[in-house]
Amino acid sequence: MFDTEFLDIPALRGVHGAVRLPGSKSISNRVLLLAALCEGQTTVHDLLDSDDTRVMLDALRALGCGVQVDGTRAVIDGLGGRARQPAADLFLGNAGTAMRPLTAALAVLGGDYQLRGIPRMHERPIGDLVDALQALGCTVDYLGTPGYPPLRIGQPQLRLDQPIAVRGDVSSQFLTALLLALPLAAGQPGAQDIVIDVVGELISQPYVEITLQLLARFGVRVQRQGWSRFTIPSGSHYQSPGAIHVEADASSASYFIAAGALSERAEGQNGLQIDGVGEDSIQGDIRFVDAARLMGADIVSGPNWLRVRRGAWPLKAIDLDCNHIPDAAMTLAAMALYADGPSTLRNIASWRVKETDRIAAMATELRKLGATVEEGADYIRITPPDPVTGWRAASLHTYDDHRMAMCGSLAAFNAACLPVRIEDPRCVGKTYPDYFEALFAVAEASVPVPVICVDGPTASGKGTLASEIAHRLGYHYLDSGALYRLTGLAARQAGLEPEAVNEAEIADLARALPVRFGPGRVWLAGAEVTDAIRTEAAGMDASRVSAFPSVREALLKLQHEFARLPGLVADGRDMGTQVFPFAPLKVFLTAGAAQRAERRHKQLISKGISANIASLRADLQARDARDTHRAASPLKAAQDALLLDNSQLSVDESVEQVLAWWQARQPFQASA
Ligand SMILES: Nc1ncnc2c1ncn2[C@@H]1O[C@H](COP(=O)(O)OP(=O)(O)O)[C@@H](O)[C@H]1O
Ligand SMILES: Nc1ccn([C@H]2C[C@H](O)[C@@H](COP(=O)(O)OP(=O)(O)O)O2)c(=O)n1
Repeated sequence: MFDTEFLDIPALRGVHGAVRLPGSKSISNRVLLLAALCEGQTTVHDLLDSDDTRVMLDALRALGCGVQVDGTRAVIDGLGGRARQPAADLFLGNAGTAMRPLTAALAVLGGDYQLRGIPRMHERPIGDLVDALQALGCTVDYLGTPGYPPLRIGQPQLRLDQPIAVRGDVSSQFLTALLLALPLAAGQPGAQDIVIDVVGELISQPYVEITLQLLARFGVRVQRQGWSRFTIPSGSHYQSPGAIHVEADASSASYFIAAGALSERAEGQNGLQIDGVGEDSIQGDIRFVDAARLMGADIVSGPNWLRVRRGAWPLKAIDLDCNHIPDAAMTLAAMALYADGPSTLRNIASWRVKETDRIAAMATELRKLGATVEEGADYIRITPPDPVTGWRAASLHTYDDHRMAMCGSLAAFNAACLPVRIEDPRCVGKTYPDYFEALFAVAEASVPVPVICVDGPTASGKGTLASEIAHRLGYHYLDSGALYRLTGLAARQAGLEPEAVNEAEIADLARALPVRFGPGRVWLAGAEVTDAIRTEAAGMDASRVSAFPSVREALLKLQHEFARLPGLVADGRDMGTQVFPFAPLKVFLTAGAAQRAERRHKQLISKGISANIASLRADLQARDARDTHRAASPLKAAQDALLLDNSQLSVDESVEQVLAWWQARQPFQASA
């Protein structure tokens, strides 16, 4: 997951290959609650691992439920219709799929519970659900603003003989919450059938359909008359199905369906394969497939998979009632940027009460990209920018809304080849923590992947600076010196002195270096050598093998392979001069020999390696001399490099300076 302040996505040409989607949020949280309420143990497979599911799992633990999670598999010991903890204070983040059903379930069970969330959660209405619960005898009080969380729940005196009325035109989650909670009462001795009447037109019906299907899996068969009356038969009670699989998230699929439809068609490529969900999904958002087809996407489907590629181009503008796909419809708004005229998405009032006011947010951000946008209480109309001259490089605000971030990434497919900046990319953690990683794994850039080069002499702080810049930008990091150190070590292990007579054999070793990198660690032929390559002797060997032209040539391809989306920071001696000559930013880092010897001394001592400053200084000057005067790619500043002497600068000051240089070269307009 990217937890950077922002993530810059270079312009993308297309996506190809295959992507496997994470589990559905809506199904995951419903299944978790049902598994907690039922009798018996349930093993949940392919569970989504995200902020919203973590919040639900924590709440279930707080209620005394046995919960064991191992990656995407969870084993839940059901409470058998009783709360084991009669009192609890539950923090539910911004997860509507936890707040609403837990409120209803706990209100029906009774106890002393407080339910809270982040500030935005306290702005998301819950009054219609609370009204319905109070009317049937539950004790639910507002702890802050009436109509909104936080809430306090007490003991109920249930009256279930009259039909229960609940509004269906603000959020279908209120009805879902009652449908999940009331079977707990239907099983009590003497209970009658429980009837729920929906007041107003029910929005987002497909989500209610998911609820009904999952209730059936847990042994409760609700009868429905149209979408206005639901009856829970007396005697209903929850029974674990034993094991249950969560489908991949159809809403998450929408971003990849869109990306497939936006991809340039290339010879020999057969579009993007999306695994985990197919057109026969029980999730309502799968109907996004139809909407994407209307816009021109070429989509085929099989059991649990979809395959997408560009069909009509430009995409066809649409005028669509999106009530049935409220979440995925946001993706249509992003696709509308590539249409042949204005597109109108209607009946989307629910967008206004989601993670943010999504109509307002979408209008503001799409305008930044160059679109003309009209918004109404329940619709949005998007006129795309001119495909070549109308686009602007924008820094997109994401409002702590995962879908704003994922939709924003689709702006990178613009034909103007402009990058897009996604602010606070971490917000995708709500439903799809690895979204950007998944996108980058299948995406191809339409411009060279950006590279920042940091070259300079030993102990000038290149590694420290380059890895921190990489961390701050979410870029990959190449420590090219490590490759020479690894080559030197591989040569020693093969019994080869780093001498000119062995150059050809050492170059062969370098060409097929069996190396693997992990965060802060490195392996050679399966053995960890993280510390072994850091000794001064290994540095000296590296310096010697690095003077051989055929070794340098052999390592070139490996170094180029590090330039992957979304970008790279590379440190070494010849990053700017030889390896990445077209890099948009090159920094030549220096510091006085005294400072460098002192820094290296401290660094070695802190690792428990004994060292002597005077000999370190002599060594590093000898290494400088060799690296600078060798014939092959000597250490020198590229002509277009910016010089940074950090003798008197702290690490932070150096980092801020380089980031400022980088930012000054970006085309993004300041965020509103
Ligand atoms: N600007 C700086 N000020 C003070 N110490 C620094 C600075 N930059 C790096 N260092 C320290 O110097 C040591 C050597 O830095 P390193 O990044 O390993 O250098 P290089 O990769 O150039 O050999 C590290 O312990 C690091 O913390
Ligand atoms: N791009 C590079 C990187 C390192 N080298 C050589 C020269 C250096 O003395 C050795 C070791 O590099 P490394 O960056 O690990 O060395 P320091 O950490 O700066 O001491 O490799 C090179 O020739 N070209």
